[in-house]
Amino acid sequence: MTHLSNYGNDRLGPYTFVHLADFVHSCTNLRLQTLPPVQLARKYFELFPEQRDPLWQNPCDDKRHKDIWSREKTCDHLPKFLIIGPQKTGTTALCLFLLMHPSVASSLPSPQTLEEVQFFNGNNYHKGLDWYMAFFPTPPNATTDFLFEKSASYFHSEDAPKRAASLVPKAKIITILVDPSDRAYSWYQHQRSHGDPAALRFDFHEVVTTGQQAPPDLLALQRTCLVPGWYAAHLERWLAYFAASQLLIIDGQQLRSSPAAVMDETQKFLGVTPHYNYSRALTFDPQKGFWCQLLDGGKTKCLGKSKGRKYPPMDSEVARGAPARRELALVTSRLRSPRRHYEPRSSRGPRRCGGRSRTQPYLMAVRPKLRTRPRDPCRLHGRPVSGLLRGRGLRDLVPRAGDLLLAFAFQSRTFLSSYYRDHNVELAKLLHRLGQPLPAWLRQELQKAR
Ligand SMILES: Nc1ncnc2c1ncn2[C@@H]1O[C@H](COP(=O)(O)OS(=O)(=O)O)[C@@H](OP(=O)(O)O)[C@H]1O
Repeated sequence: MTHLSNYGNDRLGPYTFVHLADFVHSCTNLRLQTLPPVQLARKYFELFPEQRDPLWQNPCDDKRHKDIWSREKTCDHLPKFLIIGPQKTGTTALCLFLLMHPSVASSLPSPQTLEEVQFFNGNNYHKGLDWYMAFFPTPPNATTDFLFEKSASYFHSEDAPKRAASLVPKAKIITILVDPSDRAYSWYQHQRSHGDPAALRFDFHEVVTTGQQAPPDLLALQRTCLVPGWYAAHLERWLAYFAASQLLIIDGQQLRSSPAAVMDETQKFLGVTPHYNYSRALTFDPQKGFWCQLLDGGKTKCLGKSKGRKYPPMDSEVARGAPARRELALVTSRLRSPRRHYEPRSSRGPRRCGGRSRTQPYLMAVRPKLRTRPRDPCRLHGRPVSGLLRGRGLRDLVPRAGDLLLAFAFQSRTFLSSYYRDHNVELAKLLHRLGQPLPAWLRQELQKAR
């Protein structure tokens, strides 16, 4: 029993096995029993459950395997580097830019897998090596050409690092990091536009803050919004299998604002030649609002609508649904008794937020508008707050109750900053250990943590 592919389709193994069994049967008193293959496999895995998960190795790493392998097969159909994600950090833009390089090619598109092969992280892994290798073209020059594969959910997968290290131990690994709160929000918007019922039913704030008693689809969405953002923990898992020198961490904000500089760094890291001049090949497209490929004739090739989506910023999301209304009512009640919640720091200085911590994010967000104690905190823009909140839907109230809705929305970012605080501190330590600079968003988050 072996978990390696039967590389040479050799029949010697089964032949030897059958004759060994015959020998044992005829020369001893042992009673041998067998079963049909599937039942036999089940029995085997009952006895050795730890072997249930295969771990594919590179056939070319062992001369004995290579020697018996079919001549048509080649290890050139394996990636030299992987873009592992996480999702919504700019991985597709990085692919587009890399593919402009004459010596770089990616896995082939397939109706089976849509955008990504997703081999190392899920059930596709059980389809085996031949299945995976079939996604890669034959490179014109296997020594200098670079094949790669991008599957953005590898980043947070428990299995992917171990599996990837077993098959392509020398591969380089590229990851992109953006503020995990923005990543979570972008993922939420992605799910909404893909019609995920939970993302359509619940607003972002509800998704990220909901407790364990929530319906399973909401919890599942919450997980996919939040868990990939535990950057340090996921990176440590990759670093357990790949050397730090094999890992490139790209600042997603920089990729977005100065892609040519990032591409120069990436080329250097990969060791790909010739050097490609991205400063000339990329241009900012004001309509798209992102950098795109500059084509002959001055036209641009940008990513499709699903990358760089148009949606309201997290701060201005309109509160929806009953829980949102309840929370908004809470803000209103806090505003009605300002003395309990606004304490003057000095007679002239700005007022500090007081009250219970639950109210703090709201009040902090409202504060810029309420720097001096409002004459009548129950009124906004001359209208009673309570009246604004009753009657018409919250959506209609945006222009009038703007302060409150702003306060409400700020709360998601405040919540996420505090949710990711420890993860971000760990990430800063990790980057420090690797001798890498801290991205601007991480510096800001660390300052908030002080
Ligand atoms: N040049 C360029 N063009 C378009 N989009 C760009 C670019 N650079 C970075 N980004 C950001 O990439 C976000 C999508 O990330 P991914 O490609 O990793 O998403 S996915 O996981 O593959 O779905 C996408 O997120 P959204 O803005 O939420 O759509 C963009 O913010």
